[in-house]
Formats: sequence, C-alpha cells, structure tokens
Amino acid sequence: MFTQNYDYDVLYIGSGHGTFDGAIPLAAKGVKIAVVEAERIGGTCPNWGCNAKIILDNPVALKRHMEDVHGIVNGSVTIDWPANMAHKEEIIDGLPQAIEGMMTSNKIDVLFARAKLVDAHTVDVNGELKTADKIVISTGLRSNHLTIPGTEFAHDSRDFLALETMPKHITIIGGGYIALEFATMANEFGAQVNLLLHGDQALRAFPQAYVEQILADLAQRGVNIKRNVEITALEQSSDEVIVHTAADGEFTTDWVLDATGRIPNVENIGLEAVGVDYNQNGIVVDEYLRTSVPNIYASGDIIDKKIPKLTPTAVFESTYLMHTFAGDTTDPINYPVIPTVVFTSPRIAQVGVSLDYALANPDKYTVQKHDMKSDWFRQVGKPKFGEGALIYNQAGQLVGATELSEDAAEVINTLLPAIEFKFTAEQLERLVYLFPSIGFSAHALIKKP
Ligand SMILES: Cc1cc2nc3c(=O)[nH]c(=O)nc-3n(C[C@H](O)[C@H](O)[C@H](O)COP(=O)(O)OP(=O)(O)OC[C@H]3O[C@@H](n4cnc5c(N)ncnc54)[C@H](O)[C@@H]3O)c2cc1C
Ligand SMILES: NC(=O)c1ccc[n+]([C@@H]2O[C@H](COP(=O)([O-])OP(=O)(O)OC[C@H]3O[C@@H](n4cnc5c(N)ncnc54)[C@H](O)[C@@H]3O)[C@@H](O)[C@H]2O)c1
Repeated sequence: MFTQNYDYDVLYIGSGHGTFDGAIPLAAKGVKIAVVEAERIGGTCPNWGCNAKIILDNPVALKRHMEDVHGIVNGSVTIDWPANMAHKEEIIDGLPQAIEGMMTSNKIDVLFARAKLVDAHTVDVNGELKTADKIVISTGLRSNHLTIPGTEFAHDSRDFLALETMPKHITIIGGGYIALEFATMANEFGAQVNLLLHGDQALRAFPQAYVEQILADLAQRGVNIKRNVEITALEQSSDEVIVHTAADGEFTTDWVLDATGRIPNVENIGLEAVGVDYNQNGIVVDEYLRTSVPNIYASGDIIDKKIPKLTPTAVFESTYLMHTFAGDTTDPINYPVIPTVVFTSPRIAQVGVSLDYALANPDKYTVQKHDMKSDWFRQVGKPKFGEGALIYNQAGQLVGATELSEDAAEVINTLLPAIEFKFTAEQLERLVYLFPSIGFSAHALIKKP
C-alpha cells in the first residue's frame, strides 16, 4: 500500500476537518502519519468558524423565540456579550487539545510549523526535511482583505469572534454568510449595524424571496442596509473609522468588518516548485482528489470545487482519502447532495436543486410550497414568519428542499436521506418519527401525495 523508505506513509499539511476526520481513523489502522499545523490544531471550524460562531449565536435564537411568545412569556431579557464571549472561550479552548490528544493517542506525529513542499515527497518542517509516500494539502482559506487605501483599519471574522465588548456602531462590508450571520448577532447584541452590499442582492445562492424577508426583518430591527455600495477607502480618525464610498459619500463608524469572502492558502507552500496546479479558487484536483502531482492530494476548503466549501464537505473528503489510502476503495469520490444553512434568525437552509432554479425551469421541476401555518406543530412556538418548498423532478422524485425558519437546519437534515437515496413512497411510509417533533412535521410534508 505504501512505499517503506519514507519517514511517513502520509503527511498532512493543515490540521482542520480536511485532515483530522480522516487522519485519525487512518492512523488507527496502523498507517504512519504526521500532521503539520502552523497555528491551532483543528483549524478554522472549531477555533474561528462554526463552533465559535454557533455558541455566540445561541442567545439570539432564544431572544427571538421570546419575542414570538410575547404575551405568554413576559418581561425583558438582556443578553451579555462579554459573558457570552467567556462562555464561548470556555467551550472552544479545550478543543485543539482534545483533537491533538486523539491524534497522538493514535501515534500521529503532530508537528507545529509552517510547512513547505520541497519536492513531491519532501516537506520542509521548521528547516527539517520530512519525507512521506503521500502528502495531503489541507491548508484551507483565509479572509479576503479589500485592496483599498486603509484596508488595515478593517477587521475580519476572527476579530469579530474575539470581540471583548460589542462596539456601538459596526459597519459590515459584504452580503455573504459571514456578513448576514454577524449582522444578525451584532444587531441583537445592541450594536448599530450598517450592512453594505456590493450589488443589489445578498446570499446569491439562496432563494431570493427568503433572503429578502431576512433583510426586511433586519432592517425593521434597525440594521441600516445599503445596496450597490463601493467602498473606496478607510481612514482612521481618533477612535473612529471614516468609510469613503464611490457614490454614497463618507461616514464614520466604530468598527469595520470586511466580510468580502475567503481566499485559498496557496502561497509559500512550494506548489510552484513541485508543480502542483492551482488557481484563484484553490488547488486543482481530479476525481480521486489527486493534484497534478500524483502522490500529492488536496482535501477541504483548499480544493478548487463547485460544491460549497463547508465543514461537512471537508469531513467527507478527508474520510474519502482515508478509505483510499487504507485500500478500502479505488473508486473516484462520489459526493452526495450537500445541504447548506445560513445561521441568520430565522435560518435559511437548502439542499439539492435550488428553489430559484426550479421556478425558472417549470418544464423540469414541480415546486410545492408550504408556510408555517400549514402545520399545527410549527404554530406552537408562534413564529412570525417562515416558509419552505419541496422540489420534485418529472419522475416525481424529491430532488430539492429549502426552508426559512428557526428549525430550517433540522427540517433539511430530516429530508436529506429521502433526496440522497431517492426513497419511494413505500419506503417513506415505513419511517416512523417521534411525535410531536419537527422531524415528524418535515416527514409529513413529503409523505403527502
Ligand atoms: C466565521 C466562519 C463561520 C463558519 N461557519 C460554518 C458553519 O456554520 N458551517 C459549516 O459547515 N462551515 C462553516 N465555516 C466553514 C468551515 O470552517 C470550513 O469549511 C472548514 O473549517 C474547512 O476545513 P479545512 O480543514 O479545509 O480548512 P481549515 O479548517 O481552515 O484548516 C486549514 C489549516 O491549515 C493550516 N495551514 C495553512 N497553511 C499551512 C502551512 N503552510 N503549514 C501548516 N499548516 C498550515 C491553518 O493554520 C489551518 O489550521 C465557517 C467559516 C468561517 C470563517
Ligand atoms: N453557515 C455556514 O455554513 C457558513 C458561515 C460562515 C462562513 N461559511 C463559509 O465561509 C466562507 C466565506 O464566507 P463569506 O461570507 O466570507 O463569503 P461569501 O462568498 O459567502 O460572501 C462574500 C460576500 O462579499 C461580497 N463582496 C465580494 N467582493 C466585494 C467587494 N469588493 N466589496 C464589497 N463586497 C464584496 C460578495 O458580494 C458576497 O456577498 C464560505 O466558504 C462559506 O461557505 C459558511
């Protein structure tokens, strides 16, 4: 399976989900592995991404729920940002050590360094040359920084997730996941928020009818949303930042979040020297996740791919590589349908064929819409708004689903197997869900003829 005359069978560069979900079980099978990490073990998701974000977001949903049941549950509730931040630190602080422990207990060598490829089998680790039969590049993404004068006065998502106090006035540049999720939190935690969209839409990959409801709700809560704004410069003036725009003049703010996307970590890792092809979207791979150098692979966000760059896709890829390296499979990677969710409040989640695409192609798809009021159980929590849609192909198979609601992620998770495995009506009928529950309600939607 592996050539014996190297220090390691597999050396991974980066220690995020693109690495550890596969590397740990692979090491447990006796494969000799090294993981080289430049910063914190676990990478973005536990330290500066999903985990950190969802802990800070938790009180937001609670406050929204209290609004919905006002009249039943009365009195005002305040939420404390510094306490929330301390709670977040308490939870995520131990994660790198826990992940490192799982690696070392499986005999993985964890090496702290900024790794650089020297040749197809050799990596420079703090000046020491380590050799490996196979190398996996899993260096992930980093925040984009606008190329404008004064860009150094803007912060990124990591800075936001470490804010000790919530600034009074925050300006968020961008209309993607991070911009919308962080605008939701900052607004609920008492900041006055400017949300500046580059174009006239936000979250372009999500159903625009739902996105507009989220934007309208944020606007009603006091978020100042401006569309088609071009930021030309940032300037520091005592404690404030002056934001200059192309057509909307200038204004001052306390804190600027640059949420204009994330870019691949392809620089200074020796890709050119070794001949690994890459472009502005990441490292180019074939259907076996092999780069242009056959014994060098890529995994996770660093891959140039069309599917969303998310934790579950990184997990799927590192697990696939584990099976390939262990000799369990010689098949190409076969991605399932990949669900996505934006953690606004309410959430927007979707999977499979998108609602906007289905509506634009009525000859190919049938769209079945539903609102929260169509199911009594959804009304228990008295949500003010929310709706969903199921998308069927011409053969009557469920091929897509989307929802705008606090429970959207769970609804889409419930529907996922039916879409991925193309369950028949007979199979769907055999699934018995707990009652009353969101899962039961979601299942009831697809059981209908
Ligand atoms: C704010 C935020 C919120 C997010 N929320 C969600 C969410 O809710 N759900 C979801 O599914 N996804 C979310 N994501 C995306 C998710 O975090 C990523 O898809 C996931 O972490 C990708 O894992 P990865 O291993 O490919 O990359 P990473 O986790 O980024 O790991 C790459 C690692 O490589 C290391 N590295 C880079 N260069 C070198 C080098 N030369 N030598 C050694 N090490 C190196 C880095 O230090 C890093 O630790 C979020 C991302 C952000 C930024
Ligand atoms: N819930 C989740 O799963 C979740 C949450 C956060 C982040 N993520 C992941 O993190 C990554 C990055 O998220 P993101 O929100 O930074 O990126 P994004 O690609 O979702 O959004 C980037 C936004 O920046 C805007 N933009 C680009 N150039 C601009 C410019 N010059 N001026 C103003 N605006 C500009 C774009 O129009 C877009 O709205 C994605 O891969 C995403 O999958 C996922």
